[in-house]
Amino acid sequence: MASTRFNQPDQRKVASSPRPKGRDNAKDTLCRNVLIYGHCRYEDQGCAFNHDPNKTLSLPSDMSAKKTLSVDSPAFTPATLSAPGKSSAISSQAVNAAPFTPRGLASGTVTPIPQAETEPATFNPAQIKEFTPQQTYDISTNPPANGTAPDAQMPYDPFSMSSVADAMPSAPYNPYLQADNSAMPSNGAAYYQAQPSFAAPAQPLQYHLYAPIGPHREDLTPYQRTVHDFFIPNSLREDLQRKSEATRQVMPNSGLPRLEKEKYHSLVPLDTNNNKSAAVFGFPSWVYKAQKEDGKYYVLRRLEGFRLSNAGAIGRIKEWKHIYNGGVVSVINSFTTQAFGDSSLIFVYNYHPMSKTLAEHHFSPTNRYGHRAPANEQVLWSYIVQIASAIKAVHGNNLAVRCLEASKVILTEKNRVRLSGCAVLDVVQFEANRPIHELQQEDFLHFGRLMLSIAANNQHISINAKVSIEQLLRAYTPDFRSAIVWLLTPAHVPATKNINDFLASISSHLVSSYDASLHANDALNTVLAGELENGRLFRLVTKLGLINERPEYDGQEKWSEVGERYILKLFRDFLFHARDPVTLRPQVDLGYILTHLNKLDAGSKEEIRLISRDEQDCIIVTYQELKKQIQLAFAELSKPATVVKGGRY
Ligand SMILES: Nc1ncnc2c1ncn2[C@@H]1O[C@H](COP(=O)(O)OP(=O)(O)OP(=O)(O)O)[C@@H](O)[C@H]1O
Repeated sequence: MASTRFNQPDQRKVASSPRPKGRDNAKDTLCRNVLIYGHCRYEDQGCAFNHDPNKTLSLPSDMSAKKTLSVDSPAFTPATLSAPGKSSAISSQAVNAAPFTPRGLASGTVTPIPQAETEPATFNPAQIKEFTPQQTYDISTNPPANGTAPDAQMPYDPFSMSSVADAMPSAPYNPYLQADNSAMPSNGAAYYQAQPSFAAPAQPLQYHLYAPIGPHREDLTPYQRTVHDFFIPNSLREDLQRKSEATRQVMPNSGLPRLEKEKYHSLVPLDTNNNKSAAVFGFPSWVYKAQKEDGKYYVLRRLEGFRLSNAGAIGRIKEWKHIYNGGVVSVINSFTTQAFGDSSLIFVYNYHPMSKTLAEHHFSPTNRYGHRAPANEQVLWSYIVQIASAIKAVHGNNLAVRCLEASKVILTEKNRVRLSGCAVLDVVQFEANRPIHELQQEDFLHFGRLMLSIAANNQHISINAKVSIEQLLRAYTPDFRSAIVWLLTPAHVPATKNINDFLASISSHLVSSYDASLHANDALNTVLAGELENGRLFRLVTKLGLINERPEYDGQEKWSEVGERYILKLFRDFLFHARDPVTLRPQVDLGYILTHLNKLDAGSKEEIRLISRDEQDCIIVTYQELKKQIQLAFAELSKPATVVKGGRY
């Protein structure tokens, strides 16, 4: 079995010793390292200076040359502290020792140690550094004294944290310090100043990991983590897929026209019943999903048999276009058309796939006795908050909703309601020209009746003296009852009711509703973060798929199997064709595949062993090298075609 090792360069360089520059008497000059530290680490590595202090220094006889710096050492008694007139214990020869200039350092960057000319040197060991050749720093033997890293360019390997952790600066990277260098810790100042650009993070972000972002359930033990944790929850996925399917649904033989002038086509009816009542708008209405030529989907509400007598009526749409609220289905446009074989008025709205009206949701029988359980009060509060917010937006624009009916409020997601059918009555009843404040006061009444009908589980509820609201709502809290009573009680003219007063009175429910929506947002963000990782791995698998098993490329018969691409073929087998070592069954563990793909995407320096199918080749390679090969092979595939004789490559 042939074993190959990819990219195993030994990064370490052999430590070199300082060389005296142009000094013939180097051998007679005591090495400054010996003088300061008592020994020189480069003595056996070619340091040309003298390492025997007895040769040059008149040291006391009991002082060993190997003895390290101590307070008793006369060599290290600061001269400034010595009594005037007393001579230094260090010989003048030692003071004149040649200064060490590290090889390779630019002269401008080194502070030269001043040579003593006439006066005895003021010797301060703290000012003099031991000579250290560049790029030979050994972290194990030379721990950084001031918390600085020896080599700021040292690559960071997220998969070998233990070995690299030691090499990281003792002051950890703090992203909050990026903007403000003045906040840097003083002990690490030298290290940070040495960085070419502090704007760049000190270490690569670990993009390859599934970061557990978002709210977590603490009651799950580790073994309960499943493959599903990596993907979008089934219920949400199904919901989104159904919506996507509904959006793309077409009805080839529906017989519905194409609105050439307005550029709408592929109409699909959304009405679930054929009994068209004119109760709400005064005209039978139909709802269709349609696609515009811009590729987007809209809803067309058609009022059958409507004749526009006042051209200004459609102009009311303009004001509705300004309403931008989460509780209102946006009004896009309005026009008349003869395309349906009659004179129809069309309103265009945003399309919310798979919606249901509140009437469909709350008043269609569900159990086998034809009954439906009464609505939960929390759900009703959620509706109240959303509809009140929508009304505030509408009233704030000097408009009125006018059609707050259970069949004209749609549920677009769980407990998420929007007012549909806005603007219709403004156009249809344009000539009635009713005062806006009157219509707004009616909105409160319609709102109250809508909530009461859902709470009492009766779509056609009528309020009469015989049955009080208190009785109807006895299953609900006093808070809820008083909110409904407030909405249903007409204001005594000239006093008027105001949506802001209503919102103030339900403030505690606004807060709960807001909190619930924050939680929902957090949950969706968590899902989104997971999908981000999946998208990344999908791109990687796509590249592998494009390279592996490609029969021919660029005139090469087995392009995908020769050269460096051979290891990609072996990696594909390692990833997808692995077998359980005991049972020899195929390894179908998604966790295994995700782990290796993530390491590959991160370009980890961890090594893996790839074995060919015939077991004749065994290659030890890092994920980093594999990643490089994928990038190279993919770049080769993506290069522009070159035209050759008789064909095109
Ligand atoms: N903007 C919209 N996006 C998606 N679907 C919508 C939209 N507006 C209405 N719908 C859907 O269209 C269908 C028909 O709506 P419509 O308002 O006609 O209700 P309806 O129950 O048929 O009322 P009516 O009896 O008054 O016609 C409903 O299922 C509703 O959910």
